[in-house]
Amino acid sequence: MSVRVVARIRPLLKLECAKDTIVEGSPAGAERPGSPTLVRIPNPKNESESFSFQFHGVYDQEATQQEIFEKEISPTVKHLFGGFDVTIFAYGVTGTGKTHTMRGGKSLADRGVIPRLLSAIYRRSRKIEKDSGGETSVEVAMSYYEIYNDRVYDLFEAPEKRTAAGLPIRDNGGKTVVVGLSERTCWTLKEFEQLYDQANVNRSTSATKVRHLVLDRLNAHSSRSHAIVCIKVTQTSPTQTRTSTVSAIDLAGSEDNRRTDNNKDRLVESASINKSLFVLAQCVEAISKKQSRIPYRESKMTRILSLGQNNGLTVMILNLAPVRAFHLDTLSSLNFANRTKKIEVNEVENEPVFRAANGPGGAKPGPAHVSGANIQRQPLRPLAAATNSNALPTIHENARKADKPVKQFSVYSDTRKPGRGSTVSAAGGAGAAARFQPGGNKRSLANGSGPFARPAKAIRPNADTAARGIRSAATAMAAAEPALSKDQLEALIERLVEEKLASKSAPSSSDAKRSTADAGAAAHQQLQIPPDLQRRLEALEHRVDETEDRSRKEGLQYLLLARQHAARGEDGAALRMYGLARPFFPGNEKLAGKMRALEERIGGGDEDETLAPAPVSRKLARAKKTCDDDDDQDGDYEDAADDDYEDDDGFRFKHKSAPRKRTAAKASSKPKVAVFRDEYDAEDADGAAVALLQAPRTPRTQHLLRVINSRDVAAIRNLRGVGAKKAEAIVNALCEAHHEEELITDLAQLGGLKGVGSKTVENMRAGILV
Ligand SMILES: Nc1ncnc2c1ncn2[C@@H]1O[C@H](COP(=O)(O)OP(=O)(O)OP(=O)(O)O)[C@@H](O)[C@H]1O
Repeated sequence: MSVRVVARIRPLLKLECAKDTIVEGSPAGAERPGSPTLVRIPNPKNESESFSFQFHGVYDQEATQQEIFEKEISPTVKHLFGGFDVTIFAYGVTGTGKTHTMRGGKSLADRGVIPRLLSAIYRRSRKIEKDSGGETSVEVAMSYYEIYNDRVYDLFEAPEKRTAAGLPIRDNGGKTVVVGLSERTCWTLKEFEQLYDQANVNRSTSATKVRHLVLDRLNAHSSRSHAIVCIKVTQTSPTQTRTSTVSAIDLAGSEDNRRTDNNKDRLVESASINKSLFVLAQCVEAISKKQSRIPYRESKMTRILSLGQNNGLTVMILNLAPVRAFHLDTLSSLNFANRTKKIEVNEVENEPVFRAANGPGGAKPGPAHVSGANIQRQPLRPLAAATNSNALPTIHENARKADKPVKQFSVYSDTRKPGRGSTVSAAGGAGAAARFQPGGNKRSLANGSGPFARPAKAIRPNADTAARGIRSAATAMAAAEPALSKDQLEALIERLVEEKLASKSAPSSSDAKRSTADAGAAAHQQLQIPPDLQRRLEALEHRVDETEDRSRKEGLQYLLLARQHAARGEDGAALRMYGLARPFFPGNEKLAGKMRALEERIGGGDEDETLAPAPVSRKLARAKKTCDDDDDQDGDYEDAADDDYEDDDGFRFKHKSAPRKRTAAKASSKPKVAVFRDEYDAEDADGAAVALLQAPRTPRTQHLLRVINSRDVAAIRNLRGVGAKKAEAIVNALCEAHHEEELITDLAQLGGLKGVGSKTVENMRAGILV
């Protein structure tokens, strides 16, 4: 089965002119039954000539949200409930309508793919429950995260609660999973919508002036991250449990920085977005050229996306702008999509887990896990190289009709032509490309080992992994990967860590680069995690990321999370993570002692102690000393469960219960941005607004200005007295009044912004926790 690629051309926006329209779509429809679905665009070098690209479906400017959903997404719901994973992603240049397609607007007609998909899932769930007379139940659980600057953040977490390094990802039996990601069960559509809306506020968006887009129009909601919604559907009957997942991905759009007014922050984000999209294009190219190495691992987005493609149905929605201003970008997107549609995916049904037989005639016994270590990564393969031997029903009726190859200009598209007799033609293979094999005829996993299959790695027994640390994992990696010596590998790891650190400490980043993610980093710095510990945490995460030994990696990831939680004073969560790590380090006394200490502390409920300033600083000093003492043992995680744990307890910071100690006036249900000490408290109490606006820049003021200058709606929204609308208004006012390079330098300037005023400034500033 191939990736199904459909193109959607968005309507003209207010400031765009009809005469500038250059992209035309020929959708399928009653008036053109069986005709190819094409997108036409002129050759930029010779406009009398045009290029045509054929896709599995084309939707022109008139297409509605409902039409796209019904034709492209609705058919996948049946397969989701049949046990197949589904991936839907929107791809396109910034401003072409990806978010509109995936999320859409608030009105019923405007709702995008994601809310409609959930609506269909709930409808089908109710039907299954009803038809089975209540014997089968369906549970829908949601997780939602973003990849921002190549770091993964849980969108159910407010930006200021994020750790700077984000969440680690790992491979688990052929699936990429995000470690520590929260999952929420949603019993109704309404529950889902509430969670989804809340989480979207946490997504990294920003106002970006995109010159070429619509004549200096302000795009206040440009997505600066790839957002991934995962919906897990679990069907439980008396005899079996079946789980499958649909992932809906709104990719950030690529943009040409020469044509935007991006400032330094935006350039960093943009570089990260462009890099991940570039890696994605490289992966697609490598697959289509049958290269043995597909660079999935070079970006987190491709690691995550590759898995979706590998294991079920994949639908790509290519979003296009119709106007000339996007000419080259559109061609580039069309070429990318043209290659993507030739990728074949080995679909694998998630097999049910059977319950034990209850007696004669009971259910088939024995587990049939598909998510365990018995699954190998299923490689993507070029479609032309595949033999689609099982001619089975298609999932898309319109695609089945389009089986006649059409002539296609190839200047910008792949030159490789499928051989005669090949199952699917590159240009006209929509029908065969969309063929889908239900469970009984699926390819076996073992057969999935095409030319790009990776050798399966045996998981070592836990006892074997207990005494090994990251350094030995690196050695193992070096041995497994003859191209890299151990030293080279070490050097590579060090370099990556150094680069990360350097980029964090660069002066240019300290002031201006405080966007959503960095608000979390700022909060941590304010929590005074010693730089050495921070460095070790990050180095550990990198090493965990690099190491290939799944078993050890999993244990280390739990350790890492435990240490991050412990560093934030979240003892309960730290204990849970240590508990999860324990099976990977059996018999380790230090780890057991660590857990006992945490249990005692939690059981004792000694909140006062965690708040007491003296022990905190004493512990910090001790921890700092320990860090200094054994700094160069950093990489020696062989004794992960022996030596390095020694320090963990040393880091106790303000406990979550700290707000209880604050006065009622200061207590607020809203999350606080950061913790500061500041000599201007008295002014807050007086409410002396004018004095405040003239006050010199205190750390608190500096922080406020940093948040404002980030122009990050999500971060600004977390300031006291600022709701979503006000945050947007502030960003709009900033963008209207100031060029992107210009920063707000004092409170008076901030108070002078349209719709802000001294009271708002005072309120926002007072809300920064002291
Ligand atoms: N099909 C459509 N119908 C009406 N308006 C649309 C459509 N597609 C996009 N738009 C409008 O175009 C603008 C840009 O769309 P959107 O923000 O979805 O683009 P995007 O590709 O997600 O951009 P970015 O990558 O910067 O986030 C929005 O104002 C949106 O409402």
